[in-house]
Amino acid sequence: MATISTASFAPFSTSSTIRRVKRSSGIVLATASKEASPLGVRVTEGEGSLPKVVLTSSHGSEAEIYLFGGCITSWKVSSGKDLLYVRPDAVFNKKKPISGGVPHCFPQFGPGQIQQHGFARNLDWSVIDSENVNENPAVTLELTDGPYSRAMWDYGFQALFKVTLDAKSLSTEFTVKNLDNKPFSFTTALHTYFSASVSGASVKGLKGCKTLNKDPDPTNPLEGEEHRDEVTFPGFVDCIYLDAPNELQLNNGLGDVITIKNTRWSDAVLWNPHLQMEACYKDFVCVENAKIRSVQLEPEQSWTATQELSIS
Ligand SMILES: O=P(O)(O)OC[C@H]1O[C@@H](O)[C@H](O)[C@@H](O)[C@@H]1O
Repeated sequence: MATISTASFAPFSTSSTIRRVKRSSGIVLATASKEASPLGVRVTEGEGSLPKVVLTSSHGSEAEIYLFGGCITSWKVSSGKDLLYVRPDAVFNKKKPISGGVPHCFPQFGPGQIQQHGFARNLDWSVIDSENVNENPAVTLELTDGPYSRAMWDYGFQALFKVTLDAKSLSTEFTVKNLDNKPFSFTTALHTYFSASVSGASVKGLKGCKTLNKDPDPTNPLEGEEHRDEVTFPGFVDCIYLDAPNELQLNNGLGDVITIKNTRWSDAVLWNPHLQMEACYKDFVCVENAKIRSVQLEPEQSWTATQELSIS
């Protein structure tokens, strides 16, 4: 049976982070559950006592999403293998974004007028909906403006992030709505860290794309074009691919080929810090769906982009 359990979440039960949990049709708000891994959607305590949502499917797959940053930190397929990566230096104390999984970059990708990669990865998101359709659990998180965001980006907005777990896929739908009475624009990305063996990892599908290479100077990217069928990570990599196709394939060098499909994430970014992160660079690559050129929204307008990560 599908459950949303908040039992182990009691210290946070009055927090705004869960006040808007909606009990969808067929979903039961459970009391204490002794099951190690009840199927469906539950909220529990994660690292650093931070609340996290756990999606558990009857197919044996599992995903975890921290409300801090609305950050997916784990996607375990039915074999138990986690295809996402959280860096060993990640902290779970809200003092900095969670370094790993699928952090949000919003409302700014990269350096710019506000903090690096924007504030969405530095704020608590709220659970506003959950469902379990055909035994595929899903949760929708919400972020809205508040004093912290207003201080650097003075707009009223709603961001929704729906995460759905299937037997062999993890899908997201990201929507931004302008709730202000003036237009705004933003850039954004899903900064996905994949577990990898960097020397064996490669990405297919980018040949022919225009590139903005942030190596060697991130403030003055070099324009170019990708000529390789398979892009590898032989050293430091920090490159934007404009108008990337809506399907890429990542060979993670660990025996998995992950298909990365999207709608409306028009651009892609590859990143591996190489010796800048000597302790861990060999164990991950970032393949990011992004919107590098601004999305402009008039009042009441919204923008939605989807991403599906899947294995065969
Ligand atoms: O350390 P952060 O802020 O998470 O950013 C990591 C990297 O994120 C990538 O998306 C950028 O292209 C890089 O330039 C940046 O260094």
